[in-house]
Amino acid sequence: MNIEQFLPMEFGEQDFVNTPYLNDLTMRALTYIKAGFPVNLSGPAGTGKTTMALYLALKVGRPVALLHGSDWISSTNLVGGNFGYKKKMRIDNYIHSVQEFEESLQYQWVEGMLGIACRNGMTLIYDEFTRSRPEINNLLLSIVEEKILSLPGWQKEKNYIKVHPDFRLVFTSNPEEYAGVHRAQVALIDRMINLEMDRFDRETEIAIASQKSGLPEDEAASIVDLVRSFREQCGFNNNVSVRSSIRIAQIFRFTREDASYDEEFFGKIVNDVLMSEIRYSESKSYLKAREIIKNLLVSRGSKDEQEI
Ligand SMILES: Nc1ncnc2c1ncn2[C@@H]1O[C@H](COP(=O)(O)OP(=O)(O)OP(=O)(O)O)[C@@H](O)[C@H]1O
Repeated sequence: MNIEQFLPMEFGEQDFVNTPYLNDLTMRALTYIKAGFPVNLSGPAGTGKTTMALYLALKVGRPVALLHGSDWISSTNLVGGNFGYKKKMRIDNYIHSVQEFEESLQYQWVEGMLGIACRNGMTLIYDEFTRSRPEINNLLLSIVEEKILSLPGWQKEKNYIKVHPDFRLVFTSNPEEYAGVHRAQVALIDRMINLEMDRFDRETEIAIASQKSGLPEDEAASIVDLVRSFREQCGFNNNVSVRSSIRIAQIFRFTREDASYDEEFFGKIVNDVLMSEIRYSESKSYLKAREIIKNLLVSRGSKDEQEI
């Protein structure tokens, strides 16, 4: 793998909705990154961590490498390893009665993403880094502290790479209680600046739902308000994020050209999308959630009647 294989990032300014809430976060994060500190964007699912990380990398302006945390990631994936080998054989038959063989085996060193990013001063986005095993993430400690990436002992030239001064790290992570998320080691957490991302403010959620669905902001606003009321009224731990607003807005945009579309059908869309996000532990939360949706749709219907 070499730097040419890293496509120029398919993410542009137009993909990022910016509002005062997000602009404030961006300014702080960029300040820390440019000062040379790794930043960790942490928070629940659907709070815009990955999108923010992509935008920060875009603003830094260096080539970008995107790595997704996972249990299967090994130090070989990150640093590199020997994959395959070159075999050379020379047969010397100068004297026909004598055959001399010479065979050499040369391993092929293939550098991993972390090695390439460190050597070329790239911005490495390590998305959901706590889904990788903590012992693998220990590789990052010397990069952040001593600015060197240790190589395996058998790597012939040298046993470390000097980290390029423009190399930058942007992490994202979900809360530890999420399935498949490991507790990050304190030594690494201690070397990064953590920015907590929580649910968006109303203005931002409307702007994102509008941009992702193509609906005008006023129509997106009525959907976002319904989702936000549901999220707040549920009261129990729910996973209803901006994704629910985006989905309902996108489906609404898609179906409203269809003659058979009516308010009742919209209610079913809302119910299907919101109830699929409910991580209920017992049935009473589920029933409570259904009741809340029903009441929200009734009040939405009566509001529409008033507006007519
Ligand atoms: N600033 C933004 N501009 C445009 N779209 C955004 C923005 N922030 C988030 N989104 C959209 O909201 C959705 C969730 O965002 P994102 O995937 O970045 O959240 P996340 O916190 O990384 O979620 P997860 O933890 O589940 O990976 C995506 O569809 C994303 O495109």
